[in-house]
Amino acid sequence: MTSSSDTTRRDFLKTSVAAASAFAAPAFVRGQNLNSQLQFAGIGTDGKGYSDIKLIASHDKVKCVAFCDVDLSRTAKVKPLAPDAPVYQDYKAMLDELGDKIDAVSVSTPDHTHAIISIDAMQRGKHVYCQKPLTRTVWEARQMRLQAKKTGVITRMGNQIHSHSAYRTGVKAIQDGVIGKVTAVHSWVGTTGHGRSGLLDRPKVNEPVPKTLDWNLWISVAPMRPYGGNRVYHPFTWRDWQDFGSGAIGDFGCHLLDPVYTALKITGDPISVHSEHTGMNDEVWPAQETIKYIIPGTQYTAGRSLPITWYDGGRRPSNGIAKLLPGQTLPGGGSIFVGQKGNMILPHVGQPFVNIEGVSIEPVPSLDHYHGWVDGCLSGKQPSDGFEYGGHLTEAVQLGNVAAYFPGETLEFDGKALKITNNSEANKYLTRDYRTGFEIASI
Ligand SMILES: NC(=O)C1=CN([C@@H]2O[C@H](COP(=O)(O)OP(=O)(O)OC[C@H]3O[C@@H](n4cnc5c(N)ncnc54)[C@H](OP(=O)(O)O)[C@@H]3O)[C@@H](O)[C@H]2O)C=CC1
Ligand SMILES: O=C1CO[C@H](CO)[C@@H](O)[C@@H]1O
Repeated sequence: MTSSSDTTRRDFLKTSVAAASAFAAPAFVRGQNLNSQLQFAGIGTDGKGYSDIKLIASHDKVKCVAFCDVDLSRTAKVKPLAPDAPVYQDYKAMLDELGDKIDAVSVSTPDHTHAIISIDAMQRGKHVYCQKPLTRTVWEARQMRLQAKKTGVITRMGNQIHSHSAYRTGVKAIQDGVIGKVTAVHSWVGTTGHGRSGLLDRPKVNEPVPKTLDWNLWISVAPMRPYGGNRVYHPFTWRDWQDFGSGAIGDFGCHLLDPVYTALKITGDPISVHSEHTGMNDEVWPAQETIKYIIPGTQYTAGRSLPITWYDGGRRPSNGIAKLLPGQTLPGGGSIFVGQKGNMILPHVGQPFVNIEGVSIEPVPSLDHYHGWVDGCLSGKQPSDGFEYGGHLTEAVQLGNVAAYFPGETLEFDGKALKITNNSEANKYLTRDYRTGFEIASI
């Protein structure tokens, strides 16, 4: 039920957002006028969607007003959170029908659908919490941050460990100068680019689409292909496939590189990117890769540019780079910040340590990532990792995937022009061809 004062407030917000769109007003226009309740709809209700919705809904000022999932069999878990809330298969139908009853949405769907859903929601003035990586392509990441700026809605990328004690502690230590200025960063994860579906190519035999699933909506912006079968593409295994997911760096880059971008306050576009890997075809991502970025330097780096090296699929930096003290070991995933005074090792969601005798780091407490976004929607205060930040980080991550198509080549990137300047063929991988009816309009 919406009270008349709510209606007035929402009408006012509609006008405010329209005005914000027209004049590119700052990001607090909508949020500062909200009353004490946030009417929220969750898009993507199982897998990560379930925990996103549950944790957002645990804020006492959130009311779940609707749920949406392309597979109705996967809505069972969220229903008890709001038994009377309607359930939709098509997010567009939900936004059309419920209109101003929705203030904010979460988008916890496979990567290829993040941009189309989030941009539509932002254009309608909804605050958006969207999972990592923010988008499947570099161009989409740029559109997301431009749209967030234009509409002034409150956004957050779904990388909850941005608010975790371990990463916050690592960020503070770097900014406090514990290892001096940073000369290089090495980040790695054990995850491989494919292997979740057990396939390297499309299956020859296709099972029928389950009755509860709208396969046309699941495919969304990507070229249509047959359903395949359970766990060929859906659910979860889409990560392997170039049309839908983003491989190992797409899956973990926005996690592991988050404290790197945050600590060093990186806001510039990568200058170049170079990938070397174990091979790929037209369908799935490489099993193991090493991606070398050159990023513009900041106040926390020693040089005017900074090399960042990414490793996945079992690759990791050498002991010569790590220079660990006796008794220290490299974690399964994490980052080494190489500094002028020594190295800081930041395990993936583990407390950082340094290889400087006698130096230890005081932990910083965690914050509630989900409630932080809700509080931002209610107060108008944009959290630190909105789409401006997440868009930059995701552009870098997905640029690594562009480089995978040209192994051994250094691609030079002009961020302002959104263009690779020394390989014209590579530019086509910055974006994709959108299926008719699922286009995303450029801002
Ligand atoms: N921050 C973190 O720690 C984590 C983040 N993630 C991120 O969360 C997102 C979802 O991943 P995951 O949960 O594993 O994926 P799933 O394949 O399990 O999809 C999540 C849910 O979204 C539904 N869905 C798919 N497409 C649509 C659509 N167009 N509209 C509405 N619902 C849809 C799925 O239905 P169906 O079953 O039919 O596909 C499923 O219920 C990804 O971006 C992933 O990177 C994932 C895990 C952890
Ligand atoms: O943190 C995470 C845990 O693993 C998942 C599956 O690889 C990731 O998608 C996710 O981001």
